Amino acid sequence: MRTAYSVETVRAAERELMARAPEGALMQRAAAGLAAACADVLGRVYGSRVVLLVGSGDNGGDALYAGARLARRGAGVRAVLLAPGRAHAGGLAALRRAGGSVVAAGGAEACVEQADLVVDGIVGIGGKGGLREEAVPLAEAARRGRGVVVAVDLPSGVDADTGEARGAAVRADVTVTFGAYKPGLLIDPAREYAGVVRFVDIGLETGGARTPEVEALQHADVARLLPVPAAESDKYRRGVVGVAAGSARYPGAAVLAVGGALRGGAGAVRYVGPAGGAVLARHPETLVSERGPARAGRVQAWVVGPGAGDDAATVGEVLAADVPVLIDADGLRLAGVEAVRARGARGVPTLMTPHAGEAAALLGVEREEVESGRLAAVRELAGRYGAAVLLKGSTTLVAQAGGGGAVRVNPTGTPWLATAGSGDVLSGLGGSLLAAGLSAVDAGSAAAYLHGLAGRFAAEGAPVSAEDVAARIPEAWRSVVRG
Ligand SMILES: NC(=O)C1=CN([C@@H]2O[C@H](COP(=O)(O)OP(=O)(O)OC[C@H]3O[C@@H](n4cnc5c(N)ncnc54)[C@H](OP(=O)(O)O)[C@@H]3O)[C@@H](O)[C@H]2O)[C@@H](O)CC1
Ligand SMILES: [K+]
Repeated sequence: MRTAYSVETVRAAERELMARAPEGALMQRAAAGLAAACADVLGRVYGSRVVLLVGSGDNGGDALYAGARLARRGAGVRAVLLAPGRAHAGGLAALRRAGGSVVAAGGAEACVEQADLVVDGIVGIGGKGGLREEAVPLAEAARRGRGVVVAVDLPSGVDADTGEARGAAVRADVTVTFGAYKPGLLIDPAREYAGVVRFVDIGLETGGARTPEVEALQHADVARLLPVPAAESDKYRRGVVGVAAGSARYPGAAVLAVGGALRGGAGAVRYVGPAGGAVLARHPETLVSERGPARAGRVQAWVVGPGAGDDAATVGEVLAADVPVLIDADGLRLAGVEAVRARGARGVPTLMTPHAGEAAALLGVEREEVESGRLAAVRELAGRYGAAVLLKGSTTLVAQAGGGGAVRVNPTGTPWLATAGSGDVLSGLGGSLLAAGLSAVDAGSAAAYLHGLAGRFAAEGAPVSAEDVAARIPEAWRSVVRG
């Protein structure tokens, strides 16, 4: 599990460690790790041109000490001080002793553009808001320039805690982060600014009683969650997932949701709805029922909503059932807050799976607001509905019912997954995992992980269809289980 902690938690852990460690030790550990990462990126340090963008805080201090280390190895290092009177004094002295120099911020763009390496030490976890005016031309020069951009701790201008990037921010190729991941390094839009994230251990203790703000499952975590059929399992013991989806107008949504469900580990898939013919033609193993959800026969979980149009009665019937339910697409619009909350009060899990537009409609805000503040939006929805919520996107988030605790972020997504019907496949897959007995958060995050991986396998740099993604789920599953 990869965990990310809020700035407040990182600061608390930092204070604890500082009380025990020798003065300045943490910054030296950070600078050593940063310099090593920069050397890796450069390949050859001797003779390289390095420019440091240095702000007023310790983030700039890290950059200056790392710059001193590179200068001692023969790099030509120049520091651009954005707040000349307030740059880290010890770091600046170390850089000068090592032969580095200082250039004025005004007119430093050309120097930034020509550097082999630009180190962004403008601001770190002490930052508020986007880049300030004086830093913007330098960030732009770094982006235009020929060199690699390495951000110190996080790209300057993004919000460490929320993943928001409301103003201008540095676009890094690599971010070297210290002590703990910050949520902004894992959640879009900020994550996109971070590039490849490298972690440097400085001895910070974040485990124990400290709750991560965000956590990302890795292969081994997902492998532990996936159901394994026992020798005596029959199809009913492995769980039956019901899919109430599709309409005369949108039969395809039903076909795709059933396709996802068939590959999610449930023993059987029961389909109810007007698209039975289309479902059977594509997936003859489906148990198709002519009756509504309440009379279709036993299931261990329901998926409701993909392509459902305005069929509120079916959604109502499914929500009344005392088994886990995954609500997607049209179902989200048709499921009343009270009906969903009542399920929570009865102790039955519900997982809602909106994309940003659907989440915005449910929250009564603009889509952009959800997209720019994804963490807050997913927590808010999970709080309002008392249900687990999976917010789809390039960094899919899963919040537990109520919205508290650590939010899961999915690390396997690919932009190619933003294709018609891909969400229907995900809903079927998630429902199948619910039927197999996973909790709502585990089913949602394992489904997102497998779906993202399947999308990557299917895409390999080219566009994919939702069917392609569904077809590669078994390969994703094998890859996870085999590690
Ligand atoms: N955690 C750890 O264990 C360790 C942490 N370490 C390092 O320390 C970093 C945190 O250092 P920090 O606390 O000095 O804050 P930091 O981010 O440098 O900026 C502070 C100053 O910037 C300013 N400012 C604010 N917003 C701004 C903006 N948008 N654009 C421009 N400037 C802005 C604001 O000053 P103001 O001008 O508002 O008075 C504020 O005082 C951390 O990220 C890591 O790199 C490591 O050394 C090892 C151990
Ligand atoms: K930075």
